[in-house]
Amino acid sequence: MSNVRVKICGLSTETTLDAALDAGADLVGFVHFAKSPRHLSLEAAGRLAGRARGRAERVLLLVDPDDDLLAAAIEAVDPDLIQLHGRESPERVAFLRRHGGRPIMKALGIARAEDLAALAVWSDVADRLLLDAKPPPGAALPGGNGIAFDWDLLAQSRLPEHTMLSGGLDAANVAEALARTGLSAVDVSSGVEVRPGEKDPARIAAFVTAARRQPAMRRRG
Ligand SMILES: O=C(O)c1ccccc1NCC(=O)[C@H](O)[C@H](O)COP(=O)(O)O
Repeated sequence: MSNVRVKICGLSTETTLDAALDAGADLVGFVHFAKSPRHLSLEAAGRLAGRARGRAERVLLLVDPDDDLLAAAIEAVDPDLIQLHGRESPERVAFLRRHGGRPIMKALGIARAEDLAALAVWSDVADRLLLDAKPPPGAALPGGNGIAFDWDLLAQSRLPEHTMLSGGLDAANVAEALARTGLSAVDVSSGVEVRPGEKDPARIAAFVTAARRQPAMRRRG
């Protein structure tokens, strides 16, 4: 049995949430960011999170939340984990973790080897790290753009435990991504969609199967 952990992000319907849960996803993600095609109101995210309770870790994705939004989001959604996908500083991440009382997964944009230099700082303030491609110039979204970064940047680096790989993954490339990075946790959004915001149950199942087809030996994650 493979030990690869899989997160399906940007779920927005009961049907696709159930597809992720039935496929055995370890984490399911709900996006609360108005500019996103995957945006859910806190009420809708709360309904889906309730449906997933006990079956997977429920992740609420926020972008640069203020204190009031964090409090309202935790109250309405009761997530197991908050994913911060904005420009939050390490100090802000530490503050939100302390005040929210929930574990934090901090998303970091990676484009060059230098971007990995600060990982130790981030791992001191966040419970988990998510490595993603930097958004292209002018992109409307800070994540969920379906773009991969150069996985070989990670091959020689020491990565904190609980580091998850994301950015441009799909059923066709996830095996190679896992092998080249040595990580054992992956996150996908665009790669299991038919169009932005519309997840496909068959692609979700295929992604989970492809990620788990890997041998169990992993470096970390
Ligand atoms: O999905 C969004 O619309 C989104 C909006 C704002 C911030 C982050 C967002 N998504 C993050 C993710 O879905 C993933 O964690 C990651 O970026 C991988 O996405 P993809 O390359 O589409 O698989």
